[in-house]
Amino acid sequence: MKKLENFSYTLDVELLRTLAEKYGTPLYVYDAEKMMNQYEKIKQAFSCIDKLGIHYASKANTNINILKLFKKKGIGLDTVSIQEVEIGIMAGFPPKQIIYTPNGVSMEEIIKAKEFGVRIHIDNLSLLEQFGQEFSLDYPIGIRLNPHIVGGGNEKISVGHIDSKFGISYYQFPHIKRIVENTKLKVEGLHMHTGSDILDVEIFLRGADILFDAAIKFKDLEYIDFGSGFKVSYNPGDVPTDIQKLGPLLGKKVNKFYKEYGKTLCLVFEPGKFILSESGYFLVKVNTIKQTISSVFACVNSGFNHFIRPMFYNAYHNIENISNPSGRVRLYTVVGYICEADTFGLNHQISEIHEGDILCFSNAGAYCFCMSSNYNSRYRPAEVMIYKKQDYLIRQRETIQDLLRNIVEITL
Ligand SMILES: Cc1ncc(COP(=O)(O)O)c(C=O)c1O
Ligand SMILES: N[C@@H](CCCC[NH3+])C(=O)O
Repeated sequence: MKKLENFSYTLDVELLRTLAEKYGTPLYVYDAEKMMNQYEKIKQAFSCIDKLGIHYASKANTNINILKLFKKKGIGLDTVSIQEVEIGIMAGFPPKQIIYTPNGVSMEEIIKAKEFGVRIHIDNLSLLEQFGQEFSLDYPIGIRLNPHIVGGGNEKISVGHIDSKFGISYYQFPHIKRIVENTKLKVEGLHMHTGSDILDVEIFLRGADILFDAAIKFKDLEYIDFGSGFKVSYNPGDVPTDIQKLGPLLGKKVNKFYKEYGKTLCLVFEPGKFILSESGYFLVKVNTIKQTISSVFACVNSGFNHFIRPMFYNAYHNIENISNPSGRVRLYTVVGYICEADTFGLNHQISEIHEGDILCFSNAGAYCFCMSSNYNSRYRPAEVMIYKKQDYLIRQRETIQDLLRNIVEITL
C-alpha cells in the first residue's frame, strides 16, 4: 500500500482514509507502535546510563488508554496537576512511579498529592518551607531548580531562564539549604526542565553541570531528573535533538558524578513530545475551497479550537491531501472555521484539493487534543488508537450534551 512520501508517516494513506470514513472527521489517530519505537530510541540512546527512569509526560496526551499502554510497558508517569495524578492512578500506575512537578499550585494540592503517595517536586521556597514544617522527615521530596538556561523552541515553552516562573533559582541555593536543614526535610531528588523543542545538545549538558553541582551538596538523593525537551522534526527538513549524540556525552558526565557522589542514582527523563508527537495524525475534511484575489484557501471542518499549535506557537505542521496524494501540487492556505484568524498553514504545497477531500496534519500526537477547547461551541474530536494492527475508538466525539453538561439553567 502507498505510504505518504517525504515525511515520516508510519501509517499508510489508505488506512487513514478508511479511518476518516469509519469514524468521521475531525479525527485524531495515534499509532501505538510508533510511540513504542520512540520510547525504544530513548532507551537505546541512554543505554550507557546504569539506572535509567523514563516517565512519560502525560500533559502531552492524557487519554487513559495511552497511559495504560505505557504502564503496561513499565514506563513511569510525569504529571503537572492533581488531575493528571488521579488519571495516572486510575490507569494503574503505582504512586511511586508517578512524578508530580506542579507550578504555582496551593499547599492544599501538594497535600493531596502526598495523600496519593506520589513523588512530589517542589519549585518554590515558600511551599518548600511549609512542606518541611508540616511533614519534615516523614515524606521525602524532590526540588525543581531553575538553572538559568535559555532553551526551547519559542518563548512560550522556554522555561529555564532567569525571568521564568519555574523552579527555584540555583542562586537561591543557600536559602534552599537553610530550609532543608532547619526543617529536616529529606530531599530524594533534584529536577530541572529548561523547555520543549530543544535542538542543541549543549543545553542539556550545561544543565547537567548545574544540576550535579547542586546534587553533590545533598547526601540522600535517590534520583536526578533532567525533565525533557527533546525536539522532533515538524517539517521534512527539520532536525530532531540528536539523542544518540547526547546519550554518551551525558553518560560520561553522569558516571563521573556518580564516582564523586559515591553512589549510583537513578537518572530520570520526562519525555512527552518525543514519544507522542509523530505517532499522531489529525484528519479533517475540506468544507470548501475559496479563491480570493490573493490566496486559495482550503477551509476545513476544524479550527484552532481542535489544533492550536499553529496559531499559538506559530508552529509548522505538515499537511497532506490523503484523498489525492499524487495529484498536481498547488499552493494552499489551510484555514479553520473559527470566527477569528485561524490559519493551520500558510501557502503550503499540497496536492490538488477538492471539496470533500481529507487532509492529514502530521505531528498531531503531542499537545494537540489535550490543548483543544469548545470555542465557538464546537464539539471536540474523537480519538482513535491503532494497537497491534487494530483500530480502537479511545474517545468519542462530543455531542450537544457535552457542551451543556455542567450548565445550571436558572429561571429568568
Ligand atoms: C516539567 C516538564 N517535564 C516534561 C515536559 C515534557 O516536555 P517535552 O514534551 O518537550 O518532552 C514538560 C513540558 O515541556 C515539562 O514542563
Ligand atoms: N505545549 C508545548 C510543549 C511544552 C509544554 C509543557 N511544558 C508544545 O506544544 O510545544
